[in-house]
Amino acid sequence: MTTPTPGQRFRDAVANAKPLQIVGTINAYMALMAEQSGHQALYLSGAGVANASFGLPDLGMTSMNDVVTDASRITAATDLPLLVDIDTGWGGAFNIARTIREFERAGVAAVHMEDQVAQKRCGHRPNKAVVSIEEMCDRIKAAVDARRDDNFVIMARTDAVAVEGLESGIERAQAYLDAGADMIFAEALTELDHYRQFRAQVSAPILANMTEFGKTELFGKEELFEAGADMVLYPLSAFRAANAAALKVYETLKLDGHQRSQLDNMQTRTDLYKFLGYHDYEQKLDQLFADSKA
Ligand SMILES: C[C@](O)(C(=O)O)[C@H](CC(=O)O)C(=O)O
Ligand SMILES: [Mg+2]
Repeated sequence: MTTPTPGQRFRDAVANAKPLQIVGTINAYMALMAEQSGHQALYLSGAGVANASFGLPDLGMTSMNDVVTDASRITAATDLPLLVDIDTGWGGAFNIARTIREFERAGVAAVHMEDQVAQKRCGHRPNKAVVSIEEMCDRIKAAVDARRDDNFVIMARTDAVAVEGLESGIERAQAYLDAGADMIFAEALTELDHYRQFRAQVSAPILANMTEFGKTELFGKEELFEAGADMVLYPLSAFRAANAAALKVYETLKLDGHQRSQLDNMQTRTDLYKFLGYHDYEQKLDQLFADSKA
């Protein structure tokens, strides 16, 4: 039996979980924690790479190489299928083809590419602009044509609902599927019923983005599944929580001159090591060099 490719594993996870929760992991260590908490699929956020790795806003300032580097660190640390945010694909047809090959080579399972203009914005901010349906379909064709594994997932994200309305978003989703996309990311919907309408008119798996402090209410996974979402994304939830905890530590150190009040909010050394399998590594080292010590 051949081992399933990352893309196949992502497709299987979507088919088996009802719905599949896809959790954001800003780095390899977070991926280990998510995996060992029982999650079945991981996400690398474009905003996350910009914010966490570069201290930049999510405004299309990071490059393909920046994101593929962070993605490959995660795929090296875990076997879970990884969905990666490739923004607008970083250029024209040949750039997009290169993007797909690089992410496939990095062991990524799925990518989502959006229909915003190259000067993109966060999906939940005002003043977004989208390219024409035709231009987005060309992006998708270039991506699909470039993949080596037919199971590598090309997910089309439409930002059009916030710009042109629900009907346009659904029409675009249909066109993107006709152009070869495998799944649809319906961005920044404001009503649960909008997922129902996507579901009724779009015959492919649909992703709902439960990013916090955005345009979409934080619906539960059951109600989203009932409304027709096959995947639920939590792109930056753990990152936001970790940031708030870290800020508290910096402020406390400055104010109190010690961190004792913050210990309860910290992961212990024991827990840190647990997710790393630290002791297994240590034992291996002891075994390897037992002879030289004797
Ligand atoms: C999903 C997203 O594209 C991301 O980069 O994580 C963002 C999330 C966010 O900014 O909250 C988006 O929805 O545009
Ligand atoms: Mg993004």
